[in-house]
Parts: sequence; C-alpha cells; structure tokens
Amino acid sequence: MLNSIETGIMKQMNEVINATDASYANAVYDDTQENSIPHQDQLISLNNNKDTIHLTTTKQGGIHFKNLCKTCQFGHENCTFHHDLELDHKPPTREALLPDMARSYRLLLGGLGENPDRQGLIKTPERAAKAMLFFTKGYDQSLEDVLNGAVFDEDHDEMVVVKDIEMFSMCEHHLVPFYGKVSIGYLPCNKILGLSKLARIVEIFSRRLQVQERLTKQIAVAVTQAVQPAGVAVVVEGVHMCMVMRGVQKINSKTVTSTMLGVFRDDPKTREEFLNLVNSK
Ligand SMILES: Nc1nc2c(ncn2[C@@H]2O[C@H](COP(=O)(O)OP(=O)(O)OP(=O)(O)O)[C@@H](O)[C@H]2O)c(=O)[nH]1
Repeated sequence: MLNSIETGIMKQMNEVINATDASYANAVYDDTQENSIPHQDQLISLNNNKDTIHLTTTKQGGIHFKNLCKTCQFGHENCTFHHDLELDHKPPTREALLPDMARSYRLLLGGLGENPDRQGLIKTPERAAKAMLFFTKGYDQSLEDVLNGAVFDEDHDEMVVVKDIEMFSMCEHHLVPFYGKVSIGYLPCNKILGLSKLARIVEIFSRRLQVQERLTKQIAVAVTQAVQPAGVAVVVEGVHMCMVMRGVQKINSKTVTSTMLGVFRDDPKTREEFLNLVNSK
C-alpha cells in the first residue's frame, strides 16, 4: 500500500507523465503550492509502469527532480530531468515555437517605431522567427544523432587535423552574429571519427547562443566523448559583430580561443605540431 506521501507524489507524477513537454516543466517545478506534499526531506523511488522515478520532497513541501532544467522546454541540452526519468528529451517541435516568436518580432517592430502592417514588413516577423530558429538549430541536435555511428576502429595513432571549418554563431550578449573558423586536431587511440562529423560537431555547438570560449571547449569535449582520443585541440578564430557594427567598432579585430585536452595540454611538442599544421598555408 502507498502511504499518503507516496500517493501524493504518484498523483503529481501522473500529471507529469501525462502532460505535454511544454507544460510539465511547470507541473513539477511548482514547490510553493500549499496542498502539495507534506514537509519533509526524503528520496522516494516509485515504479510507475515502466519508469523508475526518483523524487525528492523539499522542506517547502513541493517535489523536485534532481537538476531539473528550467529551460528544457526550449530543447536545452543535458537536461538531467529527462535523463533521470529515462524519458526521451522531446522539446516542442521548432514549428511550435514559431507563433510566439513571430508575435515577439512584431512587437519589436512596433517598438522600433515601424508599422508592422506595412507591405514590406507583413511577413517579416515570421521570416525573422524562422531565421532565429535556424541560427539556433544546434539546440535540437545531439552528439549521438550527429555521429550516426561513424566512429571506426582503426590502428592509427598519428594526429588528425581538420582546419578552417566555417562557423556561424550568435553572441549571447547582444544577439548578433559572430563568425569565423574552427580547427580541430585529435590524436586517435584506436578509434577515428568520420571527418565530416568534426564539422557537424562544430554546427551543434555554434548554432546556439554562445560565447566563443564555451563554444571552443564544447567542441573539444564532444570530440573526446566521440572517440576517447589521447588528446584533442581546438582553435577558434572569430569576428564578433558586436565589436564591429556597434560598441567599440573595431572592424579588424579577431578573437582567438583554444582548448587543449590530454596530450595537447601535457606535451608542448604535440601542441606545437598541431599549431604548426593549423597555421601553415
Ligand atoms: N568573453 C567573451 N565576451 C564576449 C563574447 N561576445 C561578446 N562578448 C562581450 O560581452 C561583453 C558585454 O559587456 P557589457 O558591458 O555588458 O555590454 P555592452 O555595454 O554592450 O558592452 P560593449 O560591447 O563594450 O559596448 C562585451 O565586452 C562583449 O565584447 C564572447 O564570445 N566572449
């Protein structure tokens, strides 16, 4: 028999399981409701059909999922909420986000003093929303999907470098583009990666709201996850429109960031070999 706490949790769980993805973040994140679970701290496992679910009750009386990602409804990566529940991460489809985004762009046009109903602007909110969804399509991609199994066993332990991969991203501070090129090197450990997958990894992480430093590191970590090499090196050279078209307006400035992991960090010679290959014409 379930006790009253477990029954309460079971009820909330059913709401969560039955809710759409867009609403269930709210369903579980409300820990302020007075008629929620009684005040106590405890970890309870319930077997709800096929999913074993771990819940904690909080002192305030609500329930928490560990590390619930508040923005998972927007397709945030690494949502341990979904991971812990062993559910597929299913953000609303990109199309489902369009109406709200288009409405926001329409407001923005009005805020600029424009008439959103004039002929040239009628379709602009929808076009702009679609463009923004494209610029941020990386949120919908996972490393696993992109790799598509193209990891091959190979007795090769020499450096692999793919350089000058074009990159377009969006500055998370100003929502304007930054763009440039990415060079990736890794030292295989009996596994190699399909070459195009390196460029695809760049797409996953650049097609988001970003800062260049994080982008650089995320690419290096993803390559590590994909092939567990002896080391990974990533160099990104970027031009930030927030520094070019506005602000300090330094049109020739370039930002270079790097992440060195494993032997590329530990061994100066390996790092130098990589940098020489990247900088050669
Ligand atoms: N480290 C880092 N900074 C970035 C990146 N993209 C933009 N920025 C910086 O984010 C900072 C935001 O600074 P704020 O002072 O809050 O914003 P702001 O008034 O628009 O700054 P200015 O660009 O100096 O006019 C600026 O210095 C930008 O150059 C990035 O990828 N990495």
